[in-house]
Amino acid sequence: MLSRKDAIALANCDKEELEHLCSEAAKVRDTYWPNTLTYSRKVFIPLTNMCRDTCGYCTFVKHPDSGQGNILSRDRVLSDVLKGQQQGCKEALFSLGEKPEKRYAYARDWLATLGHTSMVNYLTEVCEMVLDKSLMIPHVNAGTLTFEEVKQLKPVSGSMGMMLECTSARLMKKGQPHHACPDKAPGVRIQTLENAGKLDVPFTTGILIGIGETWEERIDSLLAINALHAQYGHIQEVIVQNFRAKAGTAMANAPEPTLDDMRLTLAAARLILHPDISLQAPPNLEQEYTAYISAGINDWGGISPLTKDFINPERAWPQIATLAGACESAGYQLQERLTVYPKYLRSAERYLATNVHAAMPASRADGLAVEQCLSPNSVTRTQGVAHA
Ligand SMILES: O=c1nc2n(C[C@H](O)[C@H](O)[C@H](O)CO)c3cc(O)ccc3cc-2c(=O)[nH]1
Ligand SMILES: C[C@H]1O[C@@H](n2cnc3c(N)ncnc32)[C@H](O)[C@@H]1O
Ligand code: MET
Ligand code: SF4
Repeated sequence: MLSRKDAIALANCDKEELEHLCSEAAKVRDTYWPNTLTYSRKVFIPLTNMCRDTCGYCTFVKHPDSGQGNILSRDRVLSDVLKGQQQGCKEALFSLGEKPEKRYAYARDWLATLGHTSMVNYLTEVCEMVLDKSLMIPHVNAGTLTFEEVKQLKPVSGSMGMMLECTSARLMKKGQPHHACPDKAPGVRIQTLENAGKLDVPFTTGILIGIGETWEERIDSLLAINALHAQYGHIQEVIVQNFRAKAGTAMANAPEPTLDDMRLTLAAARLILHPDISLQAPPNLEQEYTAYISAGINDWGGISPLTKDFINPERAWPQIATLAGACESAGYQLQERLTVYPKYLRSAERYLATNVHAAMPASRADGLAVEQCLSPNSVTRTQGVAHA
């Protein structure tokens, strides 16, 4: 474990200290997450690209006036989900803009044609449809959620997530990326993590690095996540995501984090977070797989054979076979996992609604083997790789 003081002192560490820290982090990973690196085979469903926020790094969001704002129909969602299912996907990742109806009449009118007054209610309905009409399990990444909203979504999803991004309120000031983004206020994000904790929802969160935060603010964000996990035990994974500059955004010319910065942050995260929290880094925002593995990650997150990463559309997913090769060269097997981690499946009565648990591929034994889902550390199967 790394104390706050020691973690903050790493800000100016040299190459030798970086390598030492990475090897310490890799040791923790090898103790708690040995032999395998995992990924979730998914379909990405951008249910709406309209959002009441305008983060300075985001190209996903579209203003109604641009003529590109949309809400996906039920038919479109079901057709993508069924296509993904045919290709062996198990996760339907709903990632969407936040509460556009609170800002745009255009979004309210569109929702009204679908019979809804809020995006979260429409989301709830389509998640239920996915559970009813497919074998896929919804993972909800809809930004901030109230206690009631988390409660409403739990019976229709396996897991939920929301990137904490950063606990720095400074990033809300004028000229900063979260200026005028009510859903990026640190207090509301923390409250969402807390709501999910109280309701026993297996939860994915993480930090976005390189958006103007200081090293100390980054460490404090990781400590905040760890404190919530210590209290509720619901944080299944933490994503360390590197900011990528995109043309047409306020941060188009901002510097991107270097590979060493990413490795230092990953290693620090591995040594700060409780070891039972999975550490994830996306494989499409950087191709230095071995460098990430050496810094202590055990998971690559979602990879889709069907849909692009709509948040980083210019960044193609790696071929699963290529990623598997890189993992094998480093001494690990690439392994498919479900959106819900084994620890939470083992306590399904607490963490999953009964109908969702019944729908899990493991309980039907038609997807991943039951033993595999229940015992991540003793896995030998490579179905995900063979599929590729
Ligand atoms: O394709 C993506 N998947 C993202 N995912 C999904 C992730 O790749 C996997 O679906 C999870 O690992 C499932 O456990 C997120 C999930 C969250 O709950 C919160 C944030 C993210 C961020 C991304 C993202 O930027 N791109
Ligand atoms: C789903 C998550 O995607 C991340 N996200 C949004 N825009 C970018 C970008 N330009 N680069 C990297 N990650 C980004 C945010 O962390 C959001 O919460
Ligand atoms: C498309 S970004 C992901 C979901 C949400 N809008 C957030 O920023 O957390
Ligand atoms: S990152 Fe999420 S909250 Fe921010 S503008 Fe994009 S869609 Fe909206």
